Amino acid sequence: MALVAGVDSSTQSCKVVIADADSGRIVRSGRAPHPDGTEADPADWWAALQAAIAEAGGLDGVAALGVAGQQHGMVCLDEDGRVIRPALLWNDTRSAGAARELTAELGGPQAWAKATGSVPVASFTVTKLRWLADHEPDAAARTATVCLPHDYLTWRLTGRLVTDRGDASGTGYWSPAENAYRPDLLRMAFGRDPALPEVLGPAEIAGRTAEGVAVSAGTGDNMAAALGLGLGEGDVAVSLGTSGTVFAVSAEPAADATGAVAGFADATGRYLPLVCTLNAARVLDAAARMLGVDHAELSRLALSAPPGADGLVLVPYLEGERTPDRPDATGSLHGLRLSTSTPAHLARAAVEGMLCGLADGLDALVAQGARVDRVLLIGGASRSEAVRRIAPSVLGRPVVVPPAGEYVAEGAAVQAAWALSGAPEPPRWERPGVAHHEAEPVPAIRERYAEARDRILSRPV
Ligand SMILES: Nc1ncnc2c1ncn2[C@@H]1O[C@H](COP(=O)(O)OP(=O)(O)O)[C@@H](O)[C@H]1O
Ligand SMILES: O=C(CO)[C@@H](O)[C@H](O)COP(=O)(O)O
Repeated sequence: MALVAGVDSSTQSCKVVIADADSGRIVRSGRAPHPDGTEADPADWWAALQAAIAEAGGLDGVAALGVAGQQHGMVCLDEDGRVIRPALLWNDTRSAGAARELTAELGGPQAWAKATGSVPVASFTVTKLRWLADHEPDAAARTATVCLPHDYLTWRLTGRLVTDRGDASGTGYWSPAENAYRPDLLRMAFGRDPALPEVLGPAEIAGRTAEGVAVSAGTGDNMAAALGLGLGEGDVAVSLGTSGTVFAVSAEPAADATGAVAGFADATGRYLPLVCTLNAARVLDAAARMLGVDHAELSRLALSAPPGADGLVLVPYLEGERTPDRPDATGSLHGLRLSTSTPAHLARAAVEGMLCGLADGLDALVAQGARVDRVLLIGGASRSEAVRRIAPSVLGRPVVVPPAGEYVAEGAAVQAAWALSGAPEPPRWERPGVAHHEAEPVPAIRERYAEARDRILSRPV
């Protein structure tokens, strides 16, 4: 039995699954936490990867491995391959001003959407490089190479610096439509031409570990989730991890000049239009902390309050927000009365507020032409019973919850199995036990949320 390993080096932790390459059956797994923060020392990702592999019982018998990682993070290496400063992560908003400058310099959002498929916000690597050039010119001058979190780990494993279309498409200096880097945009932002990872094809092998394990190209975590879910035409994934993401696979590249939908590439040679919020699972972590309860009790409380929480609305911009682009926003509670000042109302408002942000994302994806036959709910917060039961009423559609699993890591394992097989298409691993959740849509929830949200958005930036 050939085994493959998949790695999810995401914001909060590193997860490893080891699966049978033919059936996809998970035979063992491990995980290790990442330090908190919006900057990270890449050495900590490497240490967490080693710890997660050890917890998974090591790589004995593993023929191939793939690494998926949090998108966009800026990893700067000097000419000897040493990390110059902690990586700035996708959820670090200090480059919001740089994003606005760069948008104007190229001629506005339309010009960026045409050039790269996306309008850059603070998450995009290109804006972080501009920030570095402006604020840490010495570090910028020493930067010989720029890469992304998953590229860094693949490089540590194989000694070869490569990336893939999916992760490259989140940099802001690679064009999904042209399938090529845009060195002109990198130079415009950074004033220099650092070396970049070679972009491999979807099923190419990057190299081998010292122990001889083949390593696939890897990809961004959302692209890997699409692979792990086997996302097809008409499927939309809603992922509730540290970020909230809504995405679909598409045959055509997207170019949304409103900036709501990022026109990424996927990990199969197609495209992955995606909406990302900064506030998802951690909104529930924060609500649970404020109420002094665990997630199970938060879920029970949320389900004990009525839909709409009697008018209590949480606009959950606890980390600022990316979609809509309000990096300096804060969270706010609206409709607080004596009668709604209860743990149950707050718990319900937290779940509904988080889901409303994603429902707005789903609308944006539909406005760009996405077909929605099925909504698949994944990510840490999809483990919450309240989230699963309330989601259909907020999203206005039934939702499908795949069996609990690590779909990003599984997607990376699918990529590894694909690279190993040399087949024209990735393997499709069946995952029995899908749960279907339905509920009457409650439009009032989104209407009240929209009122509160628009009050925040109407304030001058
Ligand atoms: N039962 C649960 N209810 C709500 N949130 C949960 C539950 N279990 C885990 N989480 C949250 O999910 C998040 C981790 O999700 P995950 O998808 O692994 O994130 P990431 O990939 O961004 O690191 C954490 O914030 C965690 O507290
Ligand atoms: O920035 C994005 C997508 O554009 C995020 O989705 C990151 O890729 C981080 O993902 P998680 O750690 O939340 O899975």
